[in-house]
Amino acid sequence: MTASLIDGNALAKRVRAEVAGRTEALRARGIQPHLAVILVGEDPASQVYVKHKVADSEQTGLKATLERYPAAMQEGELLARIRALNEDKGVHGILVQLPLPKHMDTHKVIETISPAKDVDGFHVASAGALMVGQPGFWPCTPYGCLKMLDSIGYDLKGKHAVVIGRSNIVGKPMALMLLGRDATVTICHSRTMDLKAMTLQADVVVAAVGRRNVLTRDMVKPGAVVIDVGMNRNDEGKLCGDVDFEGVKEVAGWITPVPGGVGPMTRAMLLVNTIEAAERTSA
Ligand SMILES: Nc1nc(=O)c2c([nH]1)NC[C@@H]1CN(c3ccc(C(=O)N[C@@H](CCC(=O)O)C(=O)O)cc3)C=[N+]21
Repeated sequence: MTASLIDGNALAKRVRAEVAGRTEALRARGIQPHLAVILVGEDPASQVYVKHKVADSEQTGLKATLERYPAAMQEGELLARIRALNEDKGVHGILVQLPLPKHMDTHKVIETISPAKDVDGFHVASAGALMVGQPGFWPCTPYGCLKMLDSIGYDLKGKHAVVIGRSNIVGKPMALMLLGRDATVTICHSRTMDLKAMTLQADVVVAAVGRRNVLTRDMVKPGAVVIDVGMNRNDEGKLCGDVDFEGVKEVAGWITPVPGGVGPMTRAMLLVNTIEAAERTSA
């Protein structure tokens, strides 16, 4: 058996088209949705990512402004800039690209962003809202994974979902979103005793560890849905996920590729959160 591919690029394109429609409707009412992106320092990967985010935004009619600051910027200056953006009625979403330079307290920076503009969904208030099922902003990566499951019409109710990884931006929120859909959820991590025993029972596996070959074909139940959140480089320097794609695709029912899977969906969900933020200010 060979798994069907869940094409993140194709789905992201559909999501962007939907966002473009909502943007147009807001613009017709005189509101220009606006995302402010802050990049501190010269990390080459971050430079590429933020350029993508700005280009995606402009493609869907959202305004995006990129603010670049030197790595030596003082934390106080950054906090002041965020507070000014919080007050700016013309700005609907604020994204501070991570990682920040080491001399900055990431937690403090994120907590300074107004929860109403926290389109990354990283603020404690956003995490709390997700936990208790209140309106807020969901982190873009797990939100994108959920969209990918929806795109194949997958009904999570009563299914066993195994999340590998317990980070605050992917594993934990992913588990809560799956639970919100009535899945039975197991969270596995580096201290899990017998990962294979867990994944073999899974109807859905989300791999979000940040290490190659965390999930191999012998660990997957035939027909399972496999979502690969990993972003790693292989020995040839090629982008690869956490899943041994070539092996796992022989047993899984559905699988997401890397690249072209969760990555493009993460970017698309940032646009969804931004248009949502703009709509909420005018509801
Ligand atoms: N405040 C903040 N929010 C973030 O969402 C955030 C961040 N900081 N810091 C860095 C990480 C990383 N991240 C990616 C999103 C999409 C792709 C993506 O679209 N990847 C393409 C491939 C890109 C390539 O070829 O390198 C793909 O998987 O097909 C990659 C990486 C968001 N991040």
